[in-house]
Amino acid sequence: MKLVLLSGGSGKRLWPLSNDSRSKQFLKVLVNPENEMESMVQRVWRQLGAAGLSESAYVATSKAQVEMIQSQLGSAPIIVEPERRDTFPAIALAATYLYSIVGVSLNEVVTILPVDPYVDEAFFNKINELEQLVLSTNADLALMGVTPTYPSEKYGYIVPKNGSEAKVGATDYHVVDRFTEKPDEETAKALIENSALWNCGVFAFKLDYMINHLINKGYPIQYEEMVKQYDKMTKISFDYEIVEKAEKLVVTAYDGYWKDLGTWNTLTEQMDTDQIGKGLISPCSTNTHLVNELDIPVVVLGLDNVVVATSPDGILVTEKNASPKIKDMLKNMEQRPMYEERRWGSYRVLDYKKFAEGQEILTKRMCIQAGKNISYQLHLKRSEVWTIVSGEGEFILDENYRKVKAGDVLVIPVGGRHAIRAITDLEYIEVQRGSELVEEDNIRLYLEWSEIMEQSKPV
Ligand SMILES: O=P(O)(O)OC[C@H]1O[C@](O)(CO)[C@@H](O)[C@@H]1O
Repeated sequence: MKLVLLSGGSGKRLWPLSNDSRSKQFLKVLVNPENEMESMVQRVWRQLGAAGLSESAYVATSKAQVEMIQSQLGSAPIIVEPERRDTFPAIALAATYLYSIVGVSLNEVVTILPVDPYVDEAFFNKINELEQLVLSTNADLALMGVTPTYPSEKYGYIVPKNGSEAKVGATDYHVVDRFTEKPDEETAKALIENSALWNCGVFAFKLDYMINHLINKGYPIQYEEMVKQYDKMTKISFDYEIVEKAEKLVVTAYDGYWKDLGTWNTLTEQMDTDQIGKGLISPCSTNTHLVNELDIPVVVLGLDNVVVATSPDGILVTEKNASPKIKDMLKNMEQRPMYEERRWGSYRVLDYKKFAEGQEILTKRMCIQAGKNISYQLHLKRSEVWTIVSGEGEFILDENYRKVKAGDVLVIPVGGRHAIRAITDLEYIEVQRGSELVEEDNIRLYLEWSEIMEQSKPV
């Protein structure tokens, strides 16, 4: 069996920690068994490893998230969508990748799951059961549904066919009768009485089912061709294009812990601590959480059922039940990301100023991890002055190589070709000066340090 984890959406529901480049699944707000902070993606990857499944897992995502996944999961294999289109195209691309690049047999089962379910280990054991279910029932698709714990109006429900209960080995399953999307509470209650399950986005199928679907629809089945034609794929969800049209669907129930940590109120319920970052919550505050990513302390006094979240992108103070409304509130607010994690480390914007005559100044703290480097690059619209704050590194400017250390000041003119590699963890303050100070003005010439060194000569 192969697993494909879908890593989608940028999502503003956990703003200001999530932004256009940092989706909720990458926020380090959970705690791992070693007592270190971990993100939802890291938690799932760790759990997959423990269940012996990470060897056969691939992460399907858009270009924008690749560096974040590499930085958080290391060498996890990634299938990159040329552009964001929806879950059917993403899964179709993954199927062609498995078929024509990895050489997976058409008889092998592929299981799709979201990259961020908050679940316990039993969830992954259940995923293992899906393989046998597909193979033994000859169903088009086998689904895993979560046994509901309350009549939620937020989720889709999978409704089983009455009297269709059967068993494969130790796995109980039903034939699926239909789906009901986000019912009202009364309908949800009736559905639950009818043994309906929450749809948690876990689907398993034999690879030939998907490949045949692509052939029938006239889509390519070779990965390279699919990449070329990706912009022509219909933007449609896998649920609409495949699941709801499949002839034989079976579902098995997972009755363990499952939670969607998509909003501040659900996320804070899962946090082991009521405070992350600098600050104080007064003892007279109840059910209140503080998540502070800034370097200054935040004091919360006498507030009940509140989340205070701060980051370089902004500050949120919300009553817990109102927190899901944040996405709507931010609809018309445009702002560049002020913090990003990259394959080489992270940066934070410390200050930004635009002068009347159009000149801009942007100051960043750049943190490069030992052994990593930024690309050999140039900028057309800005010059940069870097002050190395800590650590040691290697620096190249217009092919001239030199070692650098804390205290050195480096001046990079507009158009200057430059790169830096950290020998030890390296931090520098970068002052950019020019017009349009955006990440898009990074013209990358080479990425790998070995290639960059081939260009260099010692000063
Ligand atoms: O192209 P890369 O390797 O991601 O490097 C980009 C980084 O390099 C710089 O241009 C120079 O430090 C930063 O402003 C930017 O974040």
